[in-house]
Amino acid sequence: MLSEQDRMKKIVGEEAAAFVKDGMKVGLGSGSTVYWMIRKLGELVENGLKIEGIPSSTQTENWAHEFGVPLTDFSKVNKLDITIDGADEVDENLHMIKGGGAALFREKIIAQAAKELIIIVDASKMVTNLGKYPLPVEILPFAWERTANEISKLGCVPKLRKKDAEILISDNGNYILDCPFNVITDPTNLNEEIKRIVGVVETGLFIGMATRIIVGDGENINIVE
Ligand SMILES: O=C[C@H](O)[C@H](O)[C@H](O)COP(=O)(O)O
Repeated sequence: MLSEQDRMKKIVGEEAAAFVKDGMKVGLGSGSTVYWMIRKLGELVENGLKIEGIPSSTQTENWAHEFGVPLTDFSKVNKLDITIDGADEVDENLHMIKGGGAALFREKIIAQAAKELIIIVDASKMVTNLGKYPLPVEILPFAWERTANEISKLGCVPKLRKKDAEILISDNGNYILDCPFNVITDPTNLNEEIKRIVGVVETGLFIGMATRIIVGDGENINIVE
């Protein structure tokens, strides 16, 4: 029996899979909502849909193998037709915070490579201002304390992400800082300021990238464009 939130994730995940058409190259995002989308794509592939995906995390790669979604990579493909991904927060301008699952760097690459970026969320993630969710920032392990200190000057106390008491290492061999800004009034500027700091690999702010948000809200699905 699925919880109400998981039921919503399943509904929006399956809805998004319907945007994937024969012959498409598909960016596969990461996270528990994307899981349902990949599962559905697996069913569609079994019924004859011909697609190739590029995964944004080892977890997603494993799910693609599990559900039979064929994969490719950027040595063979330069442009993606569509990328489908989850998010941690989405504001009214469709700017987003992502990276709750530490996959933000590869997610940003498949987002930028895609003609269309569809985001699947439940209604609780739609916000007026970004920032309640601590902003994930991927940084190099070298001098991470200094990098964290530089980010703190922008108005937060960064926390090094850990998993089971060990420092979490991203799929790219880097660290993740969770940066609680509380309210981000100018996400475009904040993104640029953080990216100027040497040691920062990428931020979880996705500015002006999403083209369509599929929002699950109770019995309804709303599409925001
Ligand atoms: O790094 C992880 C990603 O940005 C996820 O897409 C995001 O955290 C949303 O994940 P979920 O669907 O599990 O809430």
